[in-house]
Amino acid sequence: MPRRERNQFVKRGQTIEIRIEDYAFGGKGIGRIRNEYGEFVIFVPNTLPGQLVKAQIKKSSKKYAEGKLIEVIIPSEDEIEIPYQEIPGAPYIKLPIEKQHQYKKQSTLELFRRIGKVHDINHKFDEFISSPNTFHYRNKMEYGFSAIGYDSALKADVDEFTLGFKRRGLWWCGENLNTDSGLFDEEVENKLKNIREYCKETGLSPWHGPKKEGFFRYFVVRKSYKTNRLLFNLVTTTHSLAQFDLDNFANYLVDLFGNRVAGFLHTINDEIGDRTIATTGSVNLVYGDDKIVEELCGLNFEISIKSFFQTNPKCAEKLYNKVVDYALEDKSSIDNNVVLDLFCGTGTIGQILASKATNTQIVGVDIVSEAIEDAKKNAKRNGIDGLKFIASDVGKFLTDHPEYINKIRTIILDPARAGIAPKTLKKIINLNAERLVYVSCNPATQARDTEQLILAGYNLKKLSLVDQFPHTAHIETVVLFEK
Ligand SMILES: C[S@@+](CC[C@H](N)C(=O)[O-])C[C@H]1O[C@@H](n2cnc3c(N)ncnc32)[C@H](O)[C@@H]1O
Repeated sequence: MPRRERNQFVKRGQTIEIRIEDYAFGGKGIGRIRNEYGEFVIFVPNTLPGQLVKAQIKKSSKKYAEGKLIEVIIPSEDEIEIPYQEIPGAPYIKLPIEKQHQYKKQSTLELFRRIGKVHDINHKFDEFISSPNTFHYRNKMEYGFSAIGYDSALKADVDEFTLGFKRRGLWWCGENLNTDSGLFDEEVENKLKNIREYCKETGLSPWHGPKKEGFFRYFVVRKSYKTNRLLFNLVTTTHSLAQFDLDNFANYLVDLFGNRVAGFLHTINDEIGDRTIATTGSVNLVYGDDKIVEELCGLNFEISIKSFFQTNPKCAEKLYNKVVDYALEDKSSIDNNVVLDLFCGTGTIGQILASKATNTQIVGVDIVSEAIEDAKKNAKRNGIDGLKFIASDVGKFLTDHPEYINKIRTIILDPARAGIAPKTLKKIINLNAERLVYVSCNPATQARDTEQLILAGYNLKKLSLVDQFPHTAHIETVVLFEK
C-alpha cells in the first residue's frame, strides 16, 4: 500500500524553488509555501533571507519540512562581492558582518526564549561582542585529501587528486582550495596548491571515501598569532608509508614557509571511519617542535596538536575577559575561595581568573590528558600559583569528590558542542554553588540546560554573545546564573 503523504505541501525527495524569508538559529533559512491549505514552513540550511533557492526535500512532517540546498538561483540583495575562494565552512561570507550579527543575535535570543523558557531574555541581554578580525581570524585548519573531485560543468564526480574541503552535501567529493578562503592564514592557503602538487607527484594515493582506502588523509595547520609561526601535521595511513620520505616533505615545507615552520608532525591513522583526525592515531615529531606558543590576555599558552585551543584567539581574549568580568562581579565569592573550572581544556580561563583574584584556588578538570599536561606546564610558565588540574570526565570527578558539595561559591563551565550530559548537570546542580558562569559554543544545548538550572533555583542574570566564528552560523555565549 503506498505511504500516505503527511502534508499537503511537499513530498520527500521533491525538488522545489523557494524564496528564503527568515533566518533560524544554526544557519537555517526559512521559506514558506502558501496555498489553499494554509501556510507551511520549509527550513533550508546555509541559505539567506532574500535568496531564491532550489532545494530538495529531505524530511517532511505535518508541521514543517527540511530541504537540502541544491543551488542559489537568485542571490540576496544583501550579498556583496568578496576577494576569497568560497568554501562550505563559511556559508555567510558574502553577507555584511553587521547583518550576520543581527541574525545571530535575534535567533540566539529566540532560542533562550523558546527552549530555555526565559521569556524576558531581551532584558537579560548584556553585549554582542564582535571578533576583532572578521577575516583571517582562525588559528587552525584541517584540509582533507580526496581521490574524488567534482566537475561543475559536467555536474558529476570525477577521479581527481584534491586537497581542500569537502564539497557541500557530497561527503565523498573533495574540492581543491586554490587560493585564500579569507578565514585562515593567507600565505598557507595561497600555497596549499603547492603542497597538493608535491603530494600528487609522489604517485601515492589520496583517501578514497567510499572505498575507505588511500595514503594521504589530512593536512592540519596550527598558527600562533603571537609568533606568526606554523605547526604542521600530515595524517596518513600506514599503506605506502615506506615510499614516502617524511624528511624530504619537512624540507619542502621549510622551502615554502622558511622560518615560519615551528614544527612538522606525522600522524598515522588507519581507522577507516571518515571522521577527523588529528586527534586520533599515533603522532611522531619529524621536524622542529611539537608545540606552538600563543598569548592570551597577557599570559602564554603552549599548545600541543591534540589539545583544544580557542580557534579565534584574538576574539577568545574578549570572550575570556567577559567570563572573568562575570566571575569577578562578586569578588568576595572568588577571593580566598575554591573555584571549579569544569571542561577547562588547557586551563586558560582558570589561569586568567587566578591572575586577577586574590588567594583563589582553581581546580580545573578536563577529559583530555594532553590538555591537562599543557595546563599544568602553562600555569608554571606563567608563574601562577593555586591551580590544580585533573584529567577526568567531569561527571566522574564530581562523583569521586563529594567534598566539594556546599563548599563552592562559583563554577566556570565551558563544555564541548554536545553540552553537559544530563547526569553530569544534576551533579553540578548538587554542588549547590551560588553562581555559575556558563560558556557555550552551542547555545542550543545551553538553552536546554538553562531550563533545568532555572527549575533547580538559578536565575539567568545576564547573557553576552561572542562572534567567535564570523561567516559561519556559530555563536558563542557567556551566561551568568545566580541562585
Ligand atoms: C569548549 S572546550 C573548553 C576549553 C577551555 N575552557 C578553553 O577555553 O580553552 C571543551 C572541553 O571539554 C572537554 N571535555 C569534553 N567532554 C568532557 C567530559 N565529559 N569531561 C571533561 N572534559 C570534557 C574537551 O576536552 C575540551 O577541552
